[in-house]
Amino acid sequence: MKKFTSVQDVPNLPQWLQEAKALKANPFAHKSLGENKVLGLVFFNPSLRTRMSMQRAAYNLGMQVMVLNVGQDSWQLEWEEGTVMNGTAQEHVKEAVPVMAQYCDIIGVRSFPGLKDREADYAEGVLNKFLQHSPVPIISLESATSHPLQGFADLLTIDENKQKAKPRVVLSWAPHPKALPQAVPNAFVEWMRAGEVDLVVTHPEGYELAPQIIGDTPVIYEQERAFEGADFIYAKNWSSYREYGKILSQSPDWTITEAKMALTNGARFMHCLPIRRNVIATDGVVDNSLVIPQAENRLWTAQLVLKKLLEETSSIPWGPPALLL
Ligand SMILES: NCCC[C@H](NC(=O)CCC(=O)O)C(=O)O
Ligand SMILES: NC(=O)OP(=O)(O)O
Repeated sequence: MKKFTSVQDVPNLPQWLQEAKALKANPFAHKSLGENKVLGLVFFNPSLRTRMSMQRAAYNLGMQVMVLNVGQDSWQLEWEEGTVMNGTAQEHVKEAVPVMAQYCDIIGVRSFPGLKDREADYAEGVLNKFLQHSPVPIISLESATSHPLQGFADLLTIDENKQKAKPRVVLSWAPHPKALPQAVPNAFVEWMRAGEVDLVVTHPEGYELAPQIIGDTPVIYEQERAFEGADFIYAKNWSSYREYGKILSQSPDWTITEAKMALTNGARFMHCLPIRRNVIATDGVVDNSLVIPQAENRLWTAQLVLKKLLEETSSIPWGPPALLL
């Protein structure tokens, strides 16, 4: 494995779930694996969990970490080829990424979509430029269209908390005041489809996810009917894919309440966080949920991803690539 940008980068998902649990039981078992290795974390957008869980995961493996908040701590980047750079961007990605790769053994990058141009966002321009220009492995810390570290942690959380071999998992759209990406629901659907769950998606008309993501997953447009028999309710807001980036509804009718949770099979509530209380879900729902153990699992899944990439690269002697000539 030379990158982690999708569930498709995982060769054996059941084995990875077991290995993540093993790290959770014994976090410092591989303390020397990351010795003299550096993880670079590049953020174009805010983060709490991804930033801190990746850092802690790296420390547990003996790595050092450098964090760069692009646009605050560094220069604005230019992405286009052949641009006359007389505007706001001071540095081209063609220099910036290879330079970072000289200082880092693995690079993580977070870049949200613009939500203006569907084709551009789904072409994953930023993530692909990092992949194209980096000689070291790249980890997606949430890209324009996916959040694989979140999907992995969500699947682990369901695996640990399920009461039956194939639980019924419902992804429910919920209201939000801002237009949000489809990255988290896309990743959730992808990881659930790769795992052993019975997945159903519920949302208002117009919020259909991309056809290549949803595949043959059942969609039920009546939220309360979708909740019947559910073992897990996973709430998330996203903006429209069809009317790209638009907010089509802010109806509080879709807020997850204790009354709606009572329609389920004693379902556990999940959300990736950050969550807007009493908009996405009521206080009573959030207070009796899996959101904290779910966030904890961001650490163990991140640690496994780093471990896999370190094992892949451990045969290469340390040194900035340019000095290895
Ligand atoms: N990394 C997890 C979610 C990140 C992002 N949420 C947000 O931007 C929430 C912002 C707000 O609540 O205003 C999203 O939905 O993709
Ligand atoms: N769930 C998640 O990715 O959280 P952050 O945006 O805080 O990293």
